[in-house]
Amino acid sequence: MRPVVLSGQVRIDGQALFPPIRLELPPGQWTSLLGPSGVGKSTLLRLIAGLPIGGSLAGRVENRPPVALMAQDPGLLPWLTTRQNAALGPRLRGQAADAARLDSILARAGLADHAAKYPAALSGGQRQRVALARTLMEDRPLVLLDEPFSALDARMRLAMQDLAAGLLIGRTVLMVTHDPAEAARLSDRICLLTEAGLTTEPTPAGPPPRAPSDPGVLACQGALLTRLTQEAAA
Ligand SMILES: Nc1ncnc2c1ncn2[C@@H]1O[C@H](COP(=O)(O)OP(=O)(O)OP(=O)(O)O)[C@@H](O)[C@H]1O
Repeated sequence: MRPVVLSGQVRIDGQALFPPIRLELPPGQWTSLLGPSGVGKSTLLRLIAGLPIGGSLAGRVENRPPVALMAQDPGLLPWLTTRQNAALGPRLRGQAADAARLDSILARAGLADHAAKYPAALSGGQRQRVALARTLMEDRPLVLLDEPFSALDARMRLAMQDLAAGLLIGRTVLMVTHDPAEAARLSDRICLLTEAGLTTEPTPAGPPPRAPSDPGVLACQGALLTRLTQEAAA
């Protein structure tokens, strides 16, 4: 498998968001993308997913396989239950969902007791977990996650990170996050996007998911925070 590559420059209202970049997603690896709010991270995700953006890309996306995208907004259909929303992909394709896989993912996402509820009866964190379950049900080679754990409490966040890491082994993953600890725990590769361009940052040793208290994870988290605050001050 060849890496998915996005190269070029994004313009919105005629203004470049950042200098020309080359974002390469090594196959089967988890890449995390950090950077200040509004720099263009979600826009890159949409471009890689092949979706329209508010501006234009002077460049191209190469080697895009079938993709599953979990956007920032859970985007649940209000007239479907948790179980039906999680199985939306197969439903839209006119296929039967793998019931055993669906039950297992819902249980591991802590949603078994909420399977028959509609989105209006769920908390924000529960809705985010339904969106995660729907993405994990898709079983695609390329998985794009936009702040997938942002609405979760600390314990649930770790559990959902472990669930995603386990189910996405062997997939090519790009996760946008504002949480350096999350990036340090989960990533094979960490990229930082700023108005100055794209850089690759050091990653802790050992395979993800790493323990949150792992000294390498803590050091990486600290280094990323320093980089992010330096960039903010620049
Ligand atoms: N549909 C659109 N039309 C016009 N401008 C847009 C559109 N979508 C995004 N933008 C602008 O493009 C820039 C990048 O937005 P984007 O959502 O990619 O940033 P981000 O890095 O993901 O931010 P955050 O971390 O806050 O989610 C922002 O200035 C935003 O206002």
